[in-house]
Amino acid sequence: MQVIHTIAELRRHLAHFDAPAFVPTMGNLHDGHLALVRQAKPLGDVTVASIFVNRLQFLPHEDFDTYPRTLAADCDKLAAEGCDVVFAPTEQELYPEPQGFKVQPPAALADMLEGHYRPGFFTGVSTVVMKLFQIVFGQSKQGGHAVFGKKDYQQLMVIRQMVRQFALPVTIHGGEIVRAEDGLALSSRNGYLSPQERIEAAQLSRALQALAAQTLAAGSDGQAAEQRAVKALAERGWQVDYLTVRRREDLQPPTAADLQSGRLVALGAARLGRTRLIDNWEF
Ligand SMILES: Nc1ncnc2c1ncn2[C@@H]1O[C@H](COP(=O)(O)OP(=O)(O)OP(=O)(O)O)[C@@H](O)[C@H]1O
Ligand SMILES: CC(C)(CO)[C@@H](O)C(=O)[O-]
Ligand code: BAL
Repeated sequence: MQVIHTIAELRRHLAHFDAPAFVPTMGNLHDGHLALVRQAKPLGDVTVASIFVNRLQFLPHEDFDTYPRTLAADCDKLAAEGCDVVFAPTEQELYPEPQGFKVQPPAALADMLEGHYRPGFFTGVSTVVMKLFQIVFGQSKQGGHAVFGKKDYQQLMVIRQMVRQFALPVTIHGGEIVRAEDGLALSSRNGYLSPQERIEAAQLSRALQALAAQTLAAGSDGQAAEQRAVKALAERGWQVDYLTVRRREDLQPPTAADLQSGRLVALGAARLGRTRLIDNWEF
């Protein structure tokens, strides 16, 4: 496995391949990331993972400075999965000058849910992903494939729409959420939880499953079910940003007809102590 830190070297290396399969990450890798790498491997003729903590997608009060950076351990895990190339640029390499040009996703998709609570988040994500795609796929003859986890459900939708609207030569694949035995979605930020919080953290996925079940129950009032779900988590000590049921296709609130036809997703974000967790449940 090659570990590459510069754009020029990555481009030289990838010039020998036709169709990269790419998994972008912020590092501190767990089994959720490794499942994406396993999914990517058969899609292309070279498997590339990137590790870059992208300052552009963090608000000033968020955890950019303390985000875990564990490059050596990450490379061991990627090598064991048979990843071919790790691209781990420095900030100076990826942003040698202030990134004045940015990719602005449509407000209708990016200003709600995560974008409401993390303003600018999807602009930061779209900008870095566009840049990484230029670097990874820029010299490939056939374009390629990229895999994103469904845990970041709205992010996956934003990236799919970006690729469609800019006609990027990349096929986007969604990876299923990998969970711990108690249902907690694996996440780098789970490492911030105290032992007691780690036990409580499984309640987020349970709340989403309960919300899904109540939404489907005959005669249910969706808004009342959401309010009950928020209240129940708040009473356990969580600070809830949102727990809500949306249509999978556009993340808009479902109509009565949508409730009949299905294809819904319950999405949630909530803070336990200083740790903000997100999760979702398709139903
Ligand atoms: N449990 C999981 N199952 C499947 N994919 C995941 C999981 N956790 C993260 N991913 C995906 O891995 C990719 C890289 O995500 P990232 O490096 O931010 O990891 P993370 O664990 O989500 O970190 P954070 O805790 O900072 O949100 C994203 O596409 C993300 O959706
Ligand atoms: C896609 C991504 C690597 C962009 O920084 C990040 O948002 C993530 O890890 O999900
Ligand atoms: N997992 C998405 C990246 C972030 O939360 O910043």
